[in-house]
Amino acid sequence: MKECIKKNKVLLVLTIIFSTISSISIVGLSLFIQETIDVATSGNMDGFSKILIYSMIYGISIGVIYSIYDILSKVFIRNMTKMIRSKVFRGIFKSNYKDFTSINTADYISVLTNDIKLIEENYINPLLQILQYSVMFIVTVILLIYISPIVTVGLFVSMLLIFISPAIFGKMLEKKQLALSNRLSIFTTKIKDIFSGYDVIRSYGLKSNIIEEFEEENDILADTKFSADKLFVINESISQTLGMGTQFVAIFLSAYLVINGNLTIGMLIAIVQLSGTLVQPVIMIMSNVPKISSMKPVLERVDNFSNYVDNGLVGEDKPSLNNDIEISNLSFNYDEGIQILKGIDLTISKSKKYAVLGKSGCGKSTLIKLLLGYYFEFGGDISYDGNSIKNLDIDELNKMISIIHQNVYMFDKNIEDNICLYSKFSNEELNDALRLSGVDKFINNTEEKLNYLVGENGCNLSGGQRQRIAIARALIQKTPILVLDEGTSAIDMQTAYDIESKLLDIDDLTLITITHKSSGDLLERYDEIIYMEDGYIVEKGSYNDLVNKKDKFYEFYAV
Ligand SMILES: Nc1ncnc2c1ncn2[C@@H]1O[C@H](COP(=O)(O)OP(=O)(O)OP(=O)(O)O)[C@@H](O)[C@H]1O
Repeated sequence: MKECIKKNKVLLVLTIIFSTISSISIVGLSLFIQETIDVATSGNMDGFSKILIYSMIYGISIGVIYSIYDILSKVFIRNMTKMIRSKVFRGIFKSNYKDFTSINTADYISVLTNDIKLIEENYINPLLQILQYSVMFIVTVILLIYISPIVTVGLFVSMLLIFISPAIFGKMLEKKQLALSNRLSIFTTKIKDIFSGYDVIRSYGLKSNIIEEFEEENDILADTKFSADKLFVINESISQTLGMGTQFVAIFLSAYLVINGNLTIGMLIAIVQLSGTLVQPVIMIMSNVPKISSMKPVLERVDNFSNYVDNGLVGEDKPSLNNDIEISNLSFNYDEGIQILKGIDLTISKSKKYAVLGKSGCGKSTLIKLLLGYYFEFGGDISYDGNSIKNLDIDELNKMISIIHQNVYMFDKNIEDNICLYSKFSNEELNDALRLSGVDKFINNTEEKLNYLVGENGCNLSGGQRQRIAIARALIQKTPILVLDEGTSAIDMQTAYDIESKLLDIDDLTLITITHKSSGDLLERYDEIIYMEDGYIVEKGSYNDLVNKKDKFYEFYAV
């Protein structure tokens, strides 16, 4: 936050300057009022004409200055919110895989939308108002002392009461604001979950349950917001009431001094006017201070996202695969959970083909995630060409490995964009990827071909078509390593067979396939079958060797 303010300091200074001028001008109005009334009561027609013209010029000037201040403050708010949002977003994207996935994505959405709105309403706006009203307060005090020091003292004494309210409500407001921010986050999570599960909701007839659940959450959110608003209103009402009391003191004290002949009628009117520009700033400041301090936890949350520090794998060496990936005595568990991988030893040699098989949950995908550097708290080591993964730049490593998952994410763009992903490729490269992945088989069914819009997360495509696009997306990058994590599971047997077969034909590709359904003649073409059970590699070797051995893999595969 401080950094954002620093970067906008010129704009902030300009905003403060115009805010100061407009505050002084507003307070200065009381002098014109005093002069007009004194001129009127003395019957001075000449003076009246002059003051009329000056007042008009003064009024127009105040209007212009206030508009400039208003625009500058809006530009400041725009720059600040844009910068904070950008810092949060970049911070989120700096996260390592483990940290990123440990937070619900709805929380990210909430911080980028709800929390930024809260900051605008309850931090930046009040801060600007405090600056503006502080100037107004100081100028008013100077003028009041100039007109009547006695009334000034009276006003200050009666104003002391106004400070009671924020002292009482400050902490309570802080708690309410945090509760609101948390509730907004929960609400966003809920809605995101509901919309993501739309298919399940429809097919299981859950609409009424979901509406009920939504209404419950909606009620809680509305009540939490109302509860915070209520406290703000109480705080403001108390301050306003006490402020009115102060203005009464100003009127009666000045009236008393007029009767005694110590003040003119013009001065009385000016004091009444000034008591407004004295009390109003105090009330505004007093009601804004709790708003600002109540934002402390929200600002901390935003700062935590913005200033994310990666405590995972932060090596800087550029990875390579000229020889092999060496996995030695690798063990791993998620958080405090049970051991998922138990002393894995494995060598993956450049350009060779590996098929990983094993019962569901035995740790196949976890092994791949560790190879990709997604998690860092593991036992043993993984090295690429002899360099430990702990020394490697993980972003660079990820660029070296393409992975095709069972569930493919599609951007809401056309097929070509989903394959090329922000890069340019030649027609030849694109056609090769289309052919190898089998995308060419279905794009001709539509008029738009590669321009066909896939819809939100590929909803205009079948599961198999999405997977073929994912395969084309991976192949076009020509990364030296390709991981197929059940990446053809939704494709018909023949097409899946053809794709896997074509991948096995690419000589310089290191291929790791996690599979449940590859046929024997495909498995025969892999250099090594890795069979896992309960976090261990229990058998590895060529398909024929393992089948002939008639042991664990054979039993698993025969079933
Ligand atoms: N992020 C996670 N946090 C906690 N536990 C996890 C996480 N991901 C996976 N697991 C657990 O780790 C174990 C191994 O999961 P993994 O996905 O590696 O299995 P798999 O062999 O690939 O299974 P499948 O063939 O069903 O895809 C499972 O018990 C799973 O519940």
